Amino acid sequence: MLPVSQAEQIILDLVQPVSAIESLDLALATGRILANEIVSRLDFPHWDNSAMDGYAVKFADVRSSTPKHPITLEVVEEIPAGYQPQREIQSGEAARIFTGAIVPAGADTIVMQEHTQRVQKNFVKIQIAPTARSFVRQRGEYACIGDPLLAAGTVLNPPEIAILAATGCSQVEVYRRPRVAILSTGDELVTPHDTLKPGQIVDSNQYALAAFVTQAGGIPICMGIIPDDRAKLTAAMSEAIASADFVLSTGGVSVGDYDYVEAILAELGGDIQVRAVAIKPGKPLTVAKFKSEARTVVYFGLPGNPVSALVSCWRFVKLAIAKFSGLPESKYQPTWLEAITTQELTADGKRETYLWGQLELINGRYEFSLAGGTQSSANLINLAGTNALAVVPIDIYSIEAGATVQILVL
Ligand SMILES: Nc1nc2c(c(=O)[nH]1)N[C@H]1C(S)=C(S)[C@@H](COP(=O)(O)OP(=O)(O)OC[C@H]3O[C@@H](n4cnc5c(N)ncnc54)[C@H](O)[C@@H]3O)O[C@H]1N2
Ligand code: MOO
Ligand SMILES: [Mg+2]
Repeated sequence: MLPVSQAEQIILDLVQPVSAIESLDLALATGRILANEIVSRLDFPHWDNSAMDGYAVKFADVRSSTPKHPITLEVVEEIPAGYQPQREIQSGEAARIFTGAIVPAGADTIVMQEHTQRVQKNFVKIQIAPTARSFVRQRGEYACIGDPLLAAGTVLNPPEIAILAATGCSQVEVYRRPRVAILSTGDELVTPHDTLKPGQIVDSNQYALAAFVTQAGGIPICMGIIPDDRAKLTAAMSEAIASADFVLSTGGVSVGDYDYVEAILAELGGDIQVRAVAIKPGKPLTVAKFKSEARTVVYFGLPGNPVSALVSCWRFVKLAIAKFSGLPESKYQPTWLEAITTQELTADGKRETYLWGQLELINGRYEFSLAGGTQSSANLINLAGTNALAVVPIDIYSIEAGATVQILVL
């Protein structure tokens, strides 16, 4: 059995980042990964503009204003947002201005409306002296033409989408997403639409893995249930390998008489790199590489137990998908943190043990609470609400309540 860290390294080494790019409408690009660096096409802000509703003035005119001795200026123009000022402000003059509007030539300072009093129709009293250049958002203050804004490999979340829109990128080049074939192996499996006959169970893995792949940024290709029939399984595995970047199959990787996956992978020419990992749950993980001139496919033969399959996805497949997708190394590495465990955590000491539960930030410190009920790899019911896995290292049998534990954040 390979140590978990070694299996992780082998898996990451099998994956090459994708180079294929697709061009997308910006409105459809949320969550996608930028393929090229974006540099600013404009100065931000694009004009000197006002940060307040008020008056544009020359600072020198109003520097001595006080409530007792306000300075009175003539209002010579009104400048709403989106309007090109027509006049240059002269000494003794002001322009009425609104937030976002261009600061007129000649003015260098904005006085907020609350510090003024309008008198007659065309005059304003400045009652409190502003500081020089106050409330002027200067052209190029945030970014200038040619400044790098977003690096290749950036995930496009709302802030990045806003930046792309602001700089006029209505089409954006992103890496194509990995295609991930999912197949469930087992004679006992039926779909959720079927009524269970004796011995049958619902193929929950197909749904769980499709949800996982979507969340990880891949495109799930659900290939359904394949019976424990060697010829049928060979055909399905071979079709999956031909049509995807990754294949996730569940079941058939242990030592049972109907566990055919490893043998078929070898028969199909796969280079089997992982056969078993010292992880609980998830020990019989089988990973193979299929490499042709055109492409590389990484095949994950995941254990059939529902929790084992998901833990293998969270611990290994997630990183592989993230690396393929074009994320930089700092972003595809797992997120670890330390937390206080609220209950005792136990393990058999033989394998690195991943216990599922909930991570919460309570009074400024992270606390991990074990899911209620049995920590059994068949018990998918108590997985609900899981957002973290606590790790008990090999040779450790117990971590007492109140102690610090290493947490994998999901
Ligand atoms: N003699 C041994 N037996 C087992 C060992 C071992 O070391 N020696 N390892 C156990 C461990 S650990 C695991 S994990 C499982 C892995 O089993 P397989 O990957 O071969 O999977 P199956 O035998 O096909 O099924 C196991 C279990 O999972 C259920 N299952 C399968 N597919 C699905 C699905 N799509 N949706 C929901 N549930 C599924 C299946 O009914 C079985 O109960 O092997 C142990 N055995
Ligand atoms: O590795 Mo198995 O996944 O312990 O149940
Ligand atoms: Mg089996």
